[in-house]
Amino acid sequence: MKVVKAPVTFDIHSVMEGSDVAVGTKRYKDAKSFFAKEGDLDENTVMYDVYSYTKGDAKRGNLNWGLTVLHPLCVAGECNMTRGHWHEDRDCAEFYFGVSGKGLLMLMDEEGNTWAEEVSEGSLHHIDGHLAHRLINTGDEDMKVAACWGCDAGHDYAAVDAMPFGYRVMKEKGKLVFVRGE
Ligand SMILES: O=P(O)(O)OC[C@H]1O[C@](O)(CO)[C@@H](O)[C@@H]1O
Repeated sequence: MKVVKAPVTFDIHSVMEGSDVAVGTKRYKDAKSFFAKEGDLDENTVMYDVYSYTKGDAKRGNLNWGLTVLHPLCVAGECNMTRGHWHEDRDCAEFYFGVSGKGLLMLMDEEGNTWAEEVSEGSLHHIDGHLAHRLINTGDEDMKVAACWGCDAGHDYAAVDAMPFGYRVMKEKGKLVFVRGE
């Protein structure tokens, strides 16, 4: 039997590596529109990186594996977060797995009801396809979250623009404050 090395590695103390791994970087200039207020970060500050690994076409049955690394930053007091989205195909669910750091997985149903699950090392989260989802780093170190989702799920950002998440997560004097509304 032939035994070969795995094409991709994921050292939980580092990131995913391998020739098939793609990386997308979100900088402050591309992220500021989804925070409540403008902050004083340099436009090129890296807010988060998304590593992803997939095989085959974006068709039903194929899977993506991803790793999001959200840096411990605040924008005018608001904790750093991903843009957040529904899946274009609401029948596609997703798993998140807390790797390190701590934060929240904010979830919103199609009526706008918003709540959150605590994310920390070892936490496993099933995200129903009918829920919008956003990661928020509430800690003082990088928050790393692995994810697995269908290649054909797609990202629906327009629906979140039309109906934003019901809360914002702020840090005031080191304490978390949940602010209702946009
Ligand atoms: O595009 P957004 O909403 O910033 O989200 C990035 C997120 O998308 C995913 O790639 C897939 O849902 C996650 O791994 C990651 O946290």
